[in-house]
Amino acid sequence: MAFCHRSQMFDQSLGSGQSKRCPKLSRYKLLSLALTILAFCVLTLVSVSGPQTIKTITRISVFVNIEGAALKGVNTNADKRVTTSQANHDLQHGDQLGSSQEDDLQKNLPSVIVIGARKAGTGALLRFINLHPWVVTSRSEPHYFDRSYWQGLDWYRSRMPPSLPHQVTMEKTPNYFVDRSVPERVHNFNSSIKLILIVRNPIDRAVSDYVQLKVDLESVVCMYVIYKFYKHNTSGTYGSFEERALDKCTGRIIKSYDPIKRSLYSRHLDRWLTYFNKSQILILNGENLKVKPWEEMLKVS
Ligand SMILES: Nc1ncnc2c1ncn2[C@@H]1O[C@H](COP(=O)(O)OS(=O)(=O)O)[C@@H](OP(=O)(O)O)[C@H]1O
Repeated sequence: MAFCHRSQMFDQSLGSGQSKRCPKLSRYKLLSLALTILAFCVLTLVSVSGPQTIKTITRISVFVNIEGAALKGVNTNADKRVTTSQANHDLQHGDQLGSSQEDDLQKNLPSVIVIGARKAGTGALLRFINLHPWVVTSRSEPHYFDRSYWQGLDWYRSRMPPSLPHQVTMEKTPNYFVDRSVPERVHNFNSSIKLILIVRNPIDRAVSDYVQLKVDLESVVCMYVIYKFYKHNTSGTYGSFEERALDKCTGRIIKSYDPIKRSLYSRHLDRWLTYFNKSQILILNGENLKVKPWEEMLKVS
């Protein structure tokens, strides 16, 4: 009201004398007109391009919010990357291709594998790599060389996303890094394959691994028996990291405890190096991937 009154006085002071209407109402009208025009434009856009427009808008928002940091500072055409990332994503679904391209689609065995390390940022790494239009990545960890080797290569291929002839297929299974039988199997599969290993501070990695194990064991009801088996401490929980990782009597680190064992990078890497040349294994920095992802991505390219 005070606003209306002051505005009317303002009109009168200008000498208009005509304006008896409250300008606040006019603003409302203007605002509603603007909203109507905006709604009309959006509806027109959607009706012209169909549901794809909504999908695209959503993807761009998701990209900007979640993955945008990855492209910060990269000296390439960021807009193009957004578009190609969407195209790549669509390609994996096979819902964006023309019929001629669909004919070219096929599932290929990977020529690059992210072998680990577990809890070192492998998930983020694969998502960043997947933004590249020439790369397709498996959506889940196939665990072929460690758990499903007996299933054979056709099974492995079936776990891969469809790709076009120029695209590189990649998968990640962090457990490969620590499984003793995997390096030889991978070598038999493809001796010139490219491997990516991402590592982080081994203590941080071990703690992250411990937290994952603890959550898994404590949250899954059917694991109750295993949980009981693992339960050594009197507090009735999985126990603290120190309780799990340090010998109670000697205070020494228990190297056989999985989260510790998986952080003994050199031990596992040595096994890989008996089968592969150093130049075939790209080692990335998980800490840096978090703060300057573009630097690690440039190493991949
Ligand atoms: N962008 C980016 N760069 C580097 N690291 C990141 C990134 N985003 C997430 N994280 C951290 O990665 C940890 C999970 O690692 P993984 O994805 O390898 O886990 S898993 O092995 O697939 O379960 C996990 O570590 P903790 O938080 O210490 O558990 C995540 O925080």
